[in-house]
Amino acid sequence: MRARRGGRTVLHDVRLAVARGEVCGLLGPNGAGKTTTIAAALGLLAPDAGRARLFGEDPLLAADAIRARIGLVPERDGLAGWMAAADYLQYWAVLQGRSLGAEGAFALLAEVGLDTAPPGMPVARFSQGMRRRLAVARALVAGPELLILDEPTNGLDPRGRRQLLGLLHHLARSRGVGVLLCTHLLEDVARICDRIAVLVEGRTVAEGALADLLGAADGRRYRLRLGGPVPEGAAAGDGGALPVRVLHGAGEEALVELGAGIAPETAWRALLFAGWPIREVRAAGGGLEALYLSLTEPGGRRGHDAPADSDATTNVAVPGGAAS
Ligand SMILES: Nc1ncnc2c1ncn2[C@@H]1O[C@H](COP(=O)(O)OP(=O)(O)OP(=O)(O)O)[C@@H](O)[C@H]1O
Repeated sequence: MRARRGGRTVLHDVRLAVARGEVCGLLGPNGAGKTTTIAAALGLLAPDAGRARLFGEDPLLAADAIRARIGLVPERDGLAGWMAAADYLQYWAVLQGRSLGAEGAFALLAEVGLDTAPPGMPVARFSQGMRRRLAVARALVAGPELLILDEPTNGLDPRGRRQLLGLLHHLARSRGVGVLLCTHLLEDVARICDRIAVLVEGRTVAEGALADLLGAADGRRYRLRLGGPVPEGAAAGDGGALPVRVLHGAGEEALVELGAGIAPETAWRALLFAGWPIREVRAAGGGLEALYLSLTEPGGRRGHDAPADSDATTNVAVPGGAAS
């Protein structure tokens, strides 16, 4: 979909799919359009072109029905600090036009690991980790099919983060709920996401199974430096008839992944034949951080950034006479 905010287009081409039972990470630099994407998915913003589909419906036309099937965990939790957790969940259920009962509230608290907290303790005395779990429990009150979480592990210590991520993964698998995790924390993504979508300046530059996108683990991902722009039609994710999948192409650099069973030399010859002005081929290092940096910094210039742990690259010879 495409959408405008403040008089300018902020979502140009966003593609994102979350299936039941899977955890999908929505990644991208500040201002990339993650929050706007979610607003459009919830029917809070009308796209100018294309459309969002949730559960097969248009959120603009069926906003109430769709929101009833979604549990949202915003970055700022807005919990009622003066209430005990079980009372708060029941109160929240009433606001949603539902009835939860004390038993239902305790069952939810147990599901998110808050059943050991003293029953009458006001939420204001909860730790950050406990608050986040309660916010997840609140999102579960309506029995959602999709959970959307905005930076849920911000401010948590390593153990709290680990526990919350474990909970989200468990909810996806045990309840079959789809989980959309908006985050900047690649470690979190690597730990629990099945799929990722990376947004850059309002465009999805990569979307797919994490394992596929990290194909470099078996030496299949390469960074190409070109003597001109990436040829037309070689859009991200669509290599067409080429022997590679173009993960990212911008300016004079492209990140490609070899097709199954294709030898690198064969791929480079085919690309040269297709008019790609290849100057240099480098084996891209593995790891999510390397992938993220490649996708979000098109020119590959990192200024004075610290090097990514797994971003080692190796020069590879371009086949006979190609690197002119
Ligand atoms: N209400 C608004 N009016 C004008 N511009 C807006 C509005 N909301 C968002 N934008 C702009 O839209 C772009 C995308 O913003 P958005 O908040 O969706 O990004 P984000 O990826 O969620 O960023 P962050 O990671 O910093 O939260 C930004 O350039 C932002 O300045």
